[in-house]
Amino acid sequence: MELDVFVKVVDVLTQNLQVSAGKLQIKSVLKRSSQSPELNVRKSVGDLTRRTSVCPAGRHVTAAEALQLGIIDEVTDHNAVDAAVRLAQSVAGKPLDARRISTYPCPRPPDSDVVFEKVMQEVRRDARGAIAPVTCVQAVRAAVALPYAKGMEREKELFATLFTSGQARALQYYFFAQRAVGRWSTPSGARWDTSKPRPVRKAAVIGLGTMGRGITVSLAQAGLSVVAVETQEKQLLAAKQAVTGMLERGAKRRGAPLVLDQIKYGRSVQAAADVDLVIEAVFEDMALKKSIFQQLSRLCKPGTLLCTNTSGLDIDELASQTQSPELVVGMHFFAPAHVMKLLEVVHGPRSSPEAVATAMQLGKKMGKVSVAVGNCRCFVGNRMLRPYVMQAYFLLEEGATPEQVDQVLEDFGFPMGVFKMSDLSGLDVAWRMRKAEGLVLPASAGESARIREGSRYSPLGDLICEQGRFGQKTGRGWYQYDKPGGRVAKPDPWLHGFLEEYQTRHGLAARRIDHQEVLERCLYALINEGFQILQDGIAAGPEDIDVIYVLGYGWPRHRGGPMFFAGQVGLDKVLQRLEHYHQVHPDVPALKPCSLLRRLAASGNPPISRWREILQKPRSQL
Ligand SMILES: CCCCCCCCCCCCC/C=C/C(=O)SCCNC(=O)CCNC(=O)[C@H](O)C(C)(C)COP(=O)(O)OP(=O)(O)OC[C@H]1O[C@@H](n2cnc3c(N)ncnc32)[C@H](O)[C@@H]1OP(=O)(O)O
Repeated sequence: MELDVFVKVVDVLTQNLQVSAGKLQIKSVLKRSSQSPELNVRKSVGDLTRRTSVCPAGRHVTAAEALQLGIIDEVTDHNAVDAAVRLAQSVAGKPLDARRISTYPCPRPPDSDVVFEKVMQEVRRDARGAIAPVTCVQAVRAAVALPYAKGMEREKELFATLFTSGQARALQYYFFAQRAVGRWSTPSGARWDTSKPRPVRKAAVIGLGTMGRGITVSLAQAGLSVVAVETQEKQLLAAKQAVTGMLERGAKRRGAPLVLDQIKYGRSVQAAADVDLVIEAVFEDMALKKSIFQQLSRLCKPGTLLCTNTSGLDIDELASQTQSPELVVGMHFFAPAHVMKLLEVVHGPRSSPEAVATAMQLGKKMGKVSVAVGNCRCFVGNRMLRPYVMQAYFLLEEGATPEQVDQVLEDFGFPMGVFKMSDLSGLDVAWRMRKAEGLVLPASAGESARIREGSRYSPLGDLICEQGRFGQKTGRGWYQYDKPGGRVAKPDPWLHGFLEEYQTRHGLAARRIDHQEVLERCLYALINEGFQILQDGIAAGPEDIDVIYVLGYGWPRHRGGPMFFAGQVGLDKVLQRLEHYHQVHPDVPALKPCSLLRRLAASGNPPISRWREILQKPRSQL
């Protein structure tokens, strides 16, 4: 059992006595508080806000805080069962009524309604459409307002509503999906239970841009010695400052020691000569990455794993630059890299089982959930992002604004809409990719500006980048920010004017686009690509895709992930809407329903647990 989820809650005799192992994080403390929000309030209503912050958010509390909150009776550094037995014996035969939660006084302060309204507003905002946190507050409120028995009745009703909701099914599915991705396998036969990871004690990060900085922080926080390399002096100084800030804030927040000394900074890749593993995180430029892999292959000690944080370039092409292609894998992090919990581990056709296992285990050590994926352009997450982003650009061409599109996606439950998210990750990343693919044409392209190989293309992202607008990092992108590196996105009148001018230039008539169309076109295009990825065998199953989207892009967990969501909407409905949009936009191949979606819809919307089986069946049997 993992230490941070370990808690010994022993209900002895009266269900009131609990003993907790000391110094351990108590996760399942909510066993008690969520089942009985009564407890949260009956001991004291003075700190309603603090108590309700534990229950709706599922916030983990330490043993010490749980003791302070009255959730547990005792904290022990010794054997929790022994301590529980001792505690039980000490009260055996004595009257316990005074200890029963139901007998605790529950004063109702005059301002409790105001407090609850405020808490409810905050919880609603943070819940992003999840119903459980809001219901928790309702239950706590009932506990304060009603006598104990009635409060319990109300809580039961609320619980029953939650229990039978689609959101409960989505959350249960997601819980198991996250565990399932740990049991990875690759088409070449490597498996989680037969592949042995190598120990990694010292790692290097090459390139200290936005991603390299976050990766350095995550490695250091995981206890590794890190060599952080940046060839540009100015960039190195800025990176050092940023990394230090992130580590300081992290240490403060987690109450953990500051690990600045674990990082050595350098300006040459030579500094990586004696490390066990390298993560390259330079610009998205194949030629540059190739030259770095050639250098690393020559200078690193034998057996060093060479990893790349590319957003979507060919892992095998990079592996071919090295003397040991079996030691090359992708370790693809998500922005902000020290925060987002996802790691895509990309196995090339030549990656050894040991290399994959090592990257998977290192991700876990860094506090990430590692998902093994196959090598293709943009892998899984970003490959699905392409049609999603492209639809968003098309919507702008047709008359929507970045704010409108983002609002719809945020109402759906994303922490950031597609434009804010693009500004965060850097618009130049995808621009470089599109340039390398030959998609970026000169401004003089005229009519062909909006067509590539017979299909509709929007150059909007390219035009924005040509203005030097790379998002948060330059202080301008789809939004404006108060300074380069600023984070508060504000609508930008320049951008609105630019969109109008673009529409005029291309003879596009702006129209009113409703909420449903924005949502369906963005999400169904993304989901359709997910089916294609499954069909191509790039992801082993729908769970992998769902975990990638929840942890890498903030897809709302209570909606299970894009593939689960498609099943919940109904595959036939998703198919029918895609057919509709493809009919309206026949020049957009991403809207043409994937054949796997057709097969699944034709087999009667089977539960997601059966998709793998259907995927593996030869078509003739269907
Ligand atoms: C053919 C053409 C097609 C066109 C396009 C093609 C595209 C295809 C390829 C694309 C390639 C692009 C590569 C992209 C890679 C990515 O990584 S995509 C980005 C994925 N990330 C997300 O989607 C993030 C979504 N957002 C969130 O999850 C949250 O908003 C948040 C960022 C985690 C913040 O949440 P919040 O609860 O507000 O957090 P806080 O508690 O306030 O802060 C936690 C830490 O996060 C830092 N932080 C917060 N906001 C930002 C921000 N805007 N930018 C950077 N960092 C942020 C914050 O500072 C905290 O960190 P510390 O300060 O260090 O403690």
